[in-house]
Amino acid sequence: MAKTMFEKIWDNHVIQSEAGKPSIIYIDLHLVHEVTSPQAFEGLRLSGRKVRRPDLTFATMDHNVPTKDRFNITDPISKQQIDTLSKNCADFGIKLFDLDSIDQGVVHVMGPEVGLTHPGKTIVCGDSHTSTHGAFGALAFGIGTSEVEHVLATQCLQQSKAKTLEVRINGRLQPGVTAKDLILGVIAKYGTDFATGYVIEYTGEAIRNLSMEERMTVCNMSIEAGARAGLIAPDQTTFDYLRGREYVPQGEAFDRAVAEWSKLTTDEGAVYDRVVEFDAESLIPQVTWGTSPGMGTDITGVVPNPADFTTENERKAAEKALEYMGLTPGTPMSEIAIDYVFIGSCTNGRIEDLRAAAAVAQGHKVAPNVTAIVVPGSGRVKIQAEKEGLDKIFTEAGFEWRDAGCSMCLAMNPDVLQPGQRCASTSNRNFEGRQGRDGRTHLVSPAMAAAAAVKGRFTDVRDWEFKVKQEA
Ligand SMILES: CC(C)[C@H](C(=O)O)[C@@H](O)C(=O)O
Ligand code: SF4
Repeated sequence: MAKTMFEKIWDNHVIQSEAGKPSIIYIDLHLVHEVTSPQAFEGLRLSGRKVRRPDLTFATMDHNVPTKDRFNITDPISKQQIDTLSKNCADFGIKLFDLDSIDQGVVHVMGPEVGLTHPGKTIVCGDSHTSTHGAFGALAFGIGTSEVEHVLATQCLQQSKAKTLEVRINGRLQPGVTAKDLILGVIAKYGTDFATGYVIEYTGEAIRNLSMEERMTVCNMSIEAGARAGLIAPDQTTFDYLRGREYVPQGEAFDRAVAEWSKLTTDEGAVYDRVVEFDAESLIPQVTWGTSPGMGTDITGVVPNPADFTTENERKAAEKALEYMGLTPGTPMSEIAIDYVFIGSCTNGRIEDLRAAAAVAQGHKVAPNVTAIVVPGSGRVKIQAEKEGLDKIFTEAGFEWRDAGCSMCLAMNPDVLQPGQRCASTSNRNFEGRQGRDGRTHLVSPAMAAAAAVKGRFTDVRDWEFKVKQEA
């Protein structure tokens, strides 16, 4: 019978299944960070267990790491979580990409970069944005701390089989319109729960044309559409990205792996439980105006009027969001002034994201009264960016150049907004207080964030006086 990619990966990993009950599946890769793992390791200690497969378990610290003076962690909780992860990794024999490692960084940037993320793997992490790894055709999803303990102890997980949802992206993205705009546009159109209970597979011409970095941006935000995970079929782009990376099979073994990975693609005639379509061609750069990733619109649009929403719930949510965001209906998005710019995170902290932002920033200056920080997603991204001189472009333009970490994506480290401050952010969540108490977050692409830094307000990067990278 014809199968979808999800069904193939699922069937390859089911150890036990009984009608009406969750199945038990095998986990190929377990990524660990400092925030959701301490109690899990403590649980192992209390029950006298070991980690079942330390060789399939890899850790790094990201959420609590200061992006300036990283070895000097003054917050006691952050320090404790980081020290605890180091101790747990040492005690249980787990490879840790520690603060002094070039591979330390946001866990979802590190995994693919070192080549741990492969097509067809099941990958879990105590972190919702584990969906990022689906860009390689891996079934990757976030789990809770008790499940982290379960996977540490058994390398297995209880899971109910999700339904399948094809999100078909037709046409091509126009110059200046990015993968970030694409996923923001999809979520603005279909809502933050349209994929609840499903694993998304992104298909279509626009997806095939994306680089791995761009695919990761799309899959990263699957969770913001409510999905369990997001998948993209592996292809030559995937294999080219993986070849030669440290934890990828080498030589002939790589070619054999490619032959296996190529079989994962959804079969002709396989049926998804649901299909939605989206037109990439007519998409323009997106900016969110509210406090959920679905509350977004075109840069050429205006702040919506709550009265124009169809249901009472939507009206109330929009009213509440606008009050929190300090915005007035009808204000053009391009007239909203900002105080802060954050370029980074597991959504947009990879090398291509920094290149895109630097291309916009080059030869310009950050507007007075705007603080702009650029935070590479990993130590390796940082070194690569420095090799290419991107750090110089940023600092000459007045951006701060930082060390790797989650940074201002969420307020768990010294990078936080002050109450009332408004931020153009390349991250994935604009919830109340996400970047600091009473901080206001607008989600945008790296190019749009850099342009906003220069103008001091949102601006359409397609009008920028530089050549937006034209697709061949
Ligand atoms: C801290 C962690 C559990 C959380 C997540 O699960 O995603 C964080 O990474 C986030 O982005 O909100
Ligand atoms: S960068 Fe942001 S979204 Fe990604 S893991 Fe860190 S806090 Fe979560």
